[in-house]
Amino acid sequence: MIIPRTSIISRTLRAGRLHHTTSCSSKNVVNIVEVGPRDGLQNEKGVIPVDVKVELINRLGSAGTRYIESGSFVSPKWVPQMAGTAEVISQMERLPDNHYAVLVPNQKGLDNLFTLLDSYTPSSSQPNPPVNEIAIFTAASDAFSRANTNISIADSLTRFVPVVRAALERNLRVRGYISTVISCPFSGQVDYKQVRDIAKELMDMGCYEVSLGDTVGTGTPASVAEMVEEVKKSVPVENLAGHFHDTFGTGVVNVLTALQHGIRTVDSSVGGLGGCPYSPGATGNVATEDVLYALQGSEYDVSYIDLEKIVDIGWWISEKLARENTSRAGRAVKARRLREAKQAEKAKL
Ligand SMILES: CC(C)(COP(=O)([O-])OP(=O)([O-])OC[C@H]1O[C@@H](n2cnc3c(N)ncnc32)[C@H](O)[C@@H]1OP(=O)([O-])[O-])[C@@H](O)C(=O)NCCC(=O)NCCSC(=O)C[C@@](C)(O)CC(=O)[O-]
Repeated sequence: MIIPRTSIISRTLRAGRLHHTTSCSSKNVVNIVEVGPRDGLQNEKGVIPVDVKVELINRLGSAGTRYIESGSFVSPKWVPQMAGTAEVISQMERLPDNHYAVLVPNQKGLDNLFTLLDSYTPSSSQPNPPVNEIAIFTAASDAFSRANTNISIADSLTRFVPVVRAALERNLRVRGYISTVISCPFSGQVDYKQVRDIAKELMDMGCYEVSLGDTVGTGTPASVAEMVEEVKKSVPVENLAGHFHDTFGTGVVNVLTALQHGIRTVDSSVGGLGGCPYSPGATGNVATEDVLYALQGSEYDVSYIDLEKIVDIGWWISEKLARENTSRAGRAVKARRLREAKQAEKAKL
């Protein structure tokens, strides 16, 4: 595939690129990007009330989550679950040091966001703007790109050039996503060189980070390692993130593999919310609880997020949506709590 070169704009934007500021100084702090309110909820059945979305985001913030993807300015005809994003981000609590992002697929989405930002007036209770970041998205497979956004990969990259430039001019950071980095539900195995070239193109455009999405969740430690090593040939690993769905139960091990290959930013979804509309059987993102549990006591630090509170949120949102909580750590912690409560009752007798 020939990827359009963005030449002058690319070089200008690259020079002024903003970097991830959620990281602490220690090199082994892992940035958890909570995508439940967006990637998770967009795939759940039915329409989710604005107040539930707002409460989800607020609870995640109070559990220590520093980066929350809060919604999408996509067409509500395509993704009805993301309707109401403007209300959600206007009403949610914005913690001063946190990052709040929305997905933007095209200029219309960005214009809608700008209209909201233009009408925002800081107040003592909400001094921060609704969001400080956008995320743009393409795919490593043309078939997936067309199914998701009605456009080829090459055309999507061209379409994003002015979107990224306008966002950066308004001091919004831009994160890039590539879907189907391991396999595509329509066209099968993906060429990792293609992932590498698209990641480079997104960085050249002005993204500060590219999230590598195993949309279908077919990745294994071997395939994830091979893919990440290929992408690292063109993009510094500090600018990469891992985004794994847990369809085959390899979500956590794929996170660990990505970390072992130098990645320090991982996307996850509380309660394992979500799925993939184009891939029957695909499950949600790897659960935030499962990632936090797996990293406890390791060389990787995620202690700034309270696992017990995340478990509570996973159960709360799963009950609200009348869905199964797919986080194994969430289920195990609940079972442990029940056991402990029973023992405490017994001890009282
Ligand atoms: C990109 C489009 C809009 C193209 O869709 P299109 O039909 O080609 O767009 P269009 O430009 O022809 O417009 C069609 C209608 O949509 C409206 N429209 C056009 N743009 C917007 C907008 N931004 N916001 C609101 N409305 C919009 C536009 O005004 C028009 O309205 P009408 O005249 O029919 O009333 C559509 O395909 C779309 O919204 N796709 C989004 C799909 C999506 O959100 N997918 C999920 C996110 S990606 C993902 O989850 C993967 C990721 C990131 O998590 C990583 C991984 O796991 O792989």
